[in-house]
Amino acid sequence: MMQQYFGLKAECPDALLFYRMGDFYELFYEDAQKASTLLGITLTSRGHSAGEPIPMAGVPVHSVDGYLGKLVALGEKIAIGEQIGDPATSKGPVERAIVRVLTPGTIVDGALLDSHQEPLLLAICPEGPSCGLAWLDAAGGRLMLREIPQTGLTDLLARRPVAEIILPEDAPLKTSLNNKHAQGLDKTLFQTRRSQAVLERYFGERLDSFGCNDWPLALRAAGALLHYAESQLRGSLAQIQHLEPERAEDELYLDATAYRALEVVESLHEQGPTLLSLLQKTRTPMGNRLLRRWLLRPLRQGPDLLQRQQHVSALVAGQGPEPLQKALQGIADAERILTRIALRSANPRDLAQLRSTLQALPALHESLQRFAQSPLHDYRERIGLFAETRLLLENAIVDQPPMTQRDGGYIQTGYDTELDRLQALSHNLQDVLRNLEQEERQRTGISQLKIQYNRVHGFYIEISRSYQGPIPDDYRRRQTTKNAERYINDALKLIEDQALSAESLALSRERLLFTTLLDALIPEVAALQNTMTAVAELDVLSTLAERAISLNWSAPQLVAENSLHILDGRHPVVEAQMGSQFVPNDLHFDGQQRMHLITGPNMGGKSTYMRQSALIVLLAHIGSWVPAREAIIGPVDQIFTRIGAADDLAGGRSTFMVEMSETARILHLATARSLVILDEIGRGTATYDGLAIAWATAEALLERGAFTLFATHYFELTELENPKLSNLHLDAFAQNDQVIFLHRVEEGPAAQSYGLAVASLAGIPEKVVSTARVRLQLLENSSSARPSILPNPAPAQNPPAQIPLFAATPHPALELLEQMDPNNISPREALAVLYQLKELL
Ligand SMILES: Nc1ncnc2c1ncn2[C@@H]1O[C@H](COP(=O)(O)OP(=O)(O)OP(=O)(O)O)[C@@H](O)[C@H]1O
Repeated sequence: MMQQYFGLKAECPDALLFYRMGDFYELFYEDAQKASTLLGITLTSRGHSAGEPIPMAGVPVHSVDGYLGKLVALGEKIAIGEQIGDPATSKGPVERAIVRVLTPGTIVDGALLDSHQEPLLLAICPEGPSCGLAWLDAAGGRLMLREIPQTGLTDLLARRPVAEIILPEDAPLKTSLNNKHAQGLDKTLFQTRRSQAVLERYFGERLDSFGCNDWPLALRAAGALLHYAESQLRGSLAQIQHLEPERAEDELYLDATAYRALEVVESLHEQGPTLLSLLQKTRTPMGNRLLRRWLLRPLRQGPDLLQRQQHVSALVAGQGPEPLQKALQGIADAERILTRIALRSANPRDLAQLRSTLQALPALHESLQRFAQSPLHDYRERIGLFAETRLLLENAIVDQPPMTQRDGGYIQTGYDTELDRLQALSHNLQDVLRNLEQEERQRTGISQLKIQYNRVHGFYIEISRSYQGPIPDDYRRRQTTKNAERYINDALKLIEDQALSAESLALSRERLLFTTLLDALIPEVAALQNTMTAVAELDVLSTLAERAISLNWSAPQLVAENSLHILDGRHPVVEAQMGSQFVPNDLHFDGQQRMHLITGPNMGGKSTYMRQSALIVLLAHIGSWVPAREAIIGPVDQIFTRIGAADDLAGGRSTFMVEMSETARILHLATARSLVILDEIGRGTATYDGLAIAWATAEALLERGAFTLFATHYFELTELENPKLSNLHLDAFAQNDQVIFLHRVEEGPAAQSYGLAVASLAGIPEKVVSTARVRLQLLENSSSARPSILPNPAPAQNPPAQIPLFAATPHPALELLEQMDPNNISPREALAVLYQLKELL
């Protein structure tokens, strides 16, 4: 047996080998040690080798999925070694083979995947300064291609994390990638000839129709990817029907930093709300995943985006999207079920879910009827009804089939006469046994006698211990229990043999019927997949329509001029939390107006205002309506953000370093069509360095012409003069030592900073705040001595850099001085006042 084990292990040395032993999967040697640590299962031993015990850990077959899921989530590769020979005819150990290898990037099993997860396998084919990329979503049946400069790889990986990466073993990139999921493969797999052969096998003539012939590196990556995935899944990836090239010029680009800062799919705080969580009202798992994909790959202006927007508008009109959403309700995760059907790994419950999905399609068709006048009506053509397939599944599969085929019971009675006959034989068994029981009781006179059956011991005649009389001669003891003896005799043995053979015949008959059923479904997979793609799109479109209505959004106008006008814009996520108290604000950019410098108190709403502008633009580019009274949006190519300070200690970069690299990226990449959001740049270093950097950055962006929102606490910047720049501020006022934030965006620079008031609001001890107040006054008094970095010296009429709220309130020492009258004071009192003044200072 160990020889056989080592043979299998040699086939996949880098995987944990789950070796089937009866009702268990067992792992040996290092695999056992590793699994025991990772899964928290007992490490024991089985047998000896060279006098040493062989370390072993095992898990029961019936609960293997939970363990596999855990290991795959930890990034482990697992090989399943199953018994494939017949134990009855085998000499020595039953023949075993590796039936599949599970890797984090190729999982398709329903039990191992959360419906919202979309693990990706990425193949990279680098050459010169470029690299070709191919991503596989094995469970969803999608293969995406792209070619990019190698320098863009890190950002792309941050934007779209992957579960597994393959690349040629000799690629220097492997080291620089420093990714624990990356593994080098035989470089010849990535050669044009080999990968071309794989692609032709999959797509034949159709290969030319996908529009990626100008991407030789991406095609090479795709060929290697399919080859690798086939070897893991031990079969052809019949679920892959086409290649999806992702053209950079079609998409609105946001880098990973922008996605994080804008909290699009992940919150900066654990469990915090995101744009995705606000939108997540989809009815199907497929729609849910597609919505996420749309958010992560917004489109630039063009026919596809326009069409999405028209669809959403059509759904908002009239009765709204509710009837359609209701019709989507019964639809299961059919996309993934179809993959399992294509790979022949579907289980009976998968087919029942496909059946209920097909049963829901006529109602969906019906609910599209009312859109006869709109382009949405095309979805009626894209969604097939598959009446025959539905009928087949209705006839073949029982209402509530078990998850696995192991114990049978999933094929409907009446579907196959031979199966019915075999099942009748085992079902009639109850009657046969009852009759035999009666006969035996009469024959032996033992009234307590019972005939029963269990899985382990088979059939038996049970006689309770309370019976003390003689046992018939033909009874042979089978088992002793606490309260009874169990026997068998020839008559019962005959029934057992017949029953067991009928049962096992019925089981194999069911298995055969199931396989035939899969055979009949496989040719339908491609058409069904197309239908499910359309269903997922409808789900997202109707969700966007529902959100537009419920959240009172409006349709953005996409225009060709380079401009951006937002009237009464709101931050969708902040508004959802605070409701009607949210103060809407306008934003205007056009040919003339390219940059707004935003000043105002801390907590005034600067970040919120800037983020909402970016989110509105992003939403418009997935086809959604937007949280504004009106929005007119010209072509945008990229959105950049430099918001907040985040250390990258693990990456060895300080707060300031992160801030500067992000700013550098923006300065390299932003164009006149980009939207740039800069929140307090330069803040992380010495005041004048920071101010100088902020100043130069603002000038560079003005020159570039990018639409820029630039929030700053450097009031000096408001003196920057440029016809393309205007100053905005967020308003606040002071009342009884309290700051009241109005959250309203006004023209011109802010007059006051209120920094100390906010510090006090935040709970900085009053003593510290009053020390700060005095220090501030000293600074301001000496501010005339500050070195000017401005090209022209600051004109005298400009306000001082910081006018604190409490500058108006005199210092307590001054108050005391004011109250005392020197003409009316004794020398002794004067001395006391002097001490008091000293104390107050
Ligand atoms: N338009 C608005 N209407 C209502 N409340 C708002 C609005 N904008 C912001 N707020 C509230 O004010 C808080 C602070 O806003 P924000 O973080 O945008 O301020 P800020 O000016 O960027 O502050 P800082 O300079 O300290 O970073 C938000 O958490 C939100 O609760």
